[in-house]
Amino acid sequence: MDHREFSGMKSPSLRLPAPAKLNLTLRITGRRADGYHNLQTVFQFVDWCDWLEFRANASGELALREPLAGVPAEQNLIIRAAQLLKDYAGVSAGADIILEKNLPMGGGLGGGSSDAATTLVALNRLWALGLDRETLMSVGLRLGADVPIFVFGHAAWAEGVGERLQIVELPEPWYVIVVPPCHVSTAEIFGAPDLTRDNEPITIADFLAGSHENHCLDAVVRRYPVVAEAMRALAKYSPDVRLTGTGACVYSVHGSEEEARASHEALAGAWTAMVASGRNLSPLYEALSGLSSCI
Ligand SMILES: C[C@](O)(CO)[C@H](O)COP(=O)(O)OP(=O)(O)OC[C@H]1O[C@@H](n2ccc(N)nc2=O)[C@H](O)[C@@H]1O
Ligand SMILES: Nc1ncnc2c1ncn2[C@@H]1O[C@H](COP(=O)(O)OP(=O)(O)OP(=O)(O)O)[C@@H](O)[C@H]1O
Repeated sequence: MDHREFSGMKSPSLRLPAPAKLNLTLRITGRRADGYHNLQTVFQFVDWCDWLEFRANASGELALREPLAGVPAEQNLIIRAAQLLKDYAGVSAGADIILEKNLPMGGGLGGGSSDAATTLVALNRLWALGLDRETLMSVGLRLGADVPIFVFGHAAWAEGVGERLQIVELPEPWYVIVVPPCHVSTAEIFGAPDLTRDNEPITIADFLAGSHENHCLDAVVRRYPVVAEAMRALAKYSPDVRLTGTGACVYSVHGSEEEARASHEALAGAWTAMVASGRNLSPLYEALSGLSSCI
């Protein structure tokens, strides 16, 4: 922690990452009465991250610097997460937050959800609330189905709407992630009339044996053909190419950094792409483990 002067008092600041996730498979097994879908998915983190810096203040204000174009601060998941935690725990302090946004929005990488989760974890420390991880996960679920996994912080098999999590230890491959030039709305895909919603459930063992389907894929490429184009481009360099979440990002799986970098170089002229390494432990908790105490 870095101690600086703020509002006349010594206020500690905390700079933490908000990593992207990949869905290594995404199965839709039913639709609930509230319109949400029951899923089976596997989450793994990568070392491609937004970065957030937090400092508590005594004024009670929640302020965000470097706001996102097109997203009013009160709708930003960072401010929404901070406000929710403040209300939940009855906190009088506020926070000044600086966002370094690196992850594409609407990419299926969960960037907004990850920002929200990092905010909950960081402010729980800075405001000295002492809430446990499970409580933060349930607070986070009120912001979105993808928030709990980022608070959970370990690669997991997920069921329910994505909040019932079971740790899995997976290989940590290298990925090439392509960001196609389109934004896919998660609500549009889950609302698509042509989405198959009653797929058979599988087991974790089926996934580990190679079942990697994403049941959103057909609905996504029908609406965004450029996503299929990106997959074809990646398929020239890897036999294993997948869609994350409801897209738009697609990725290829590689056994070595060298292979991933060579594929990236071959693609880079035509596509926006990133090389990233798979992480079972979230970079958020990797960073926190270097600090004095952890939630
Ligand atoms: C596609 C995934 O990214 C896979 O990890 C997530 O399921 C989406 O999580 P998210 O973006 O946090 O989703 P939310 O913000 O909670 O919901 C966005 C919209 O997606 C739909 N939605 C989301 C999750 C889910 N299990 N079933 C749904 O039907 C709902 O229509 C909702 O209005
Ligand atoms: N801090 C934030 N970062 C990104 N998007 C945000 C943020 N706060 C609010 N949003 C809104 O949420 C929308 C979805 O953003 P996000 O980057 O999480 O999409 P995504 O990666 O497709 O998410 P998911 O995989 O969870 O569906 C954005 O288009 C934006 O309007």
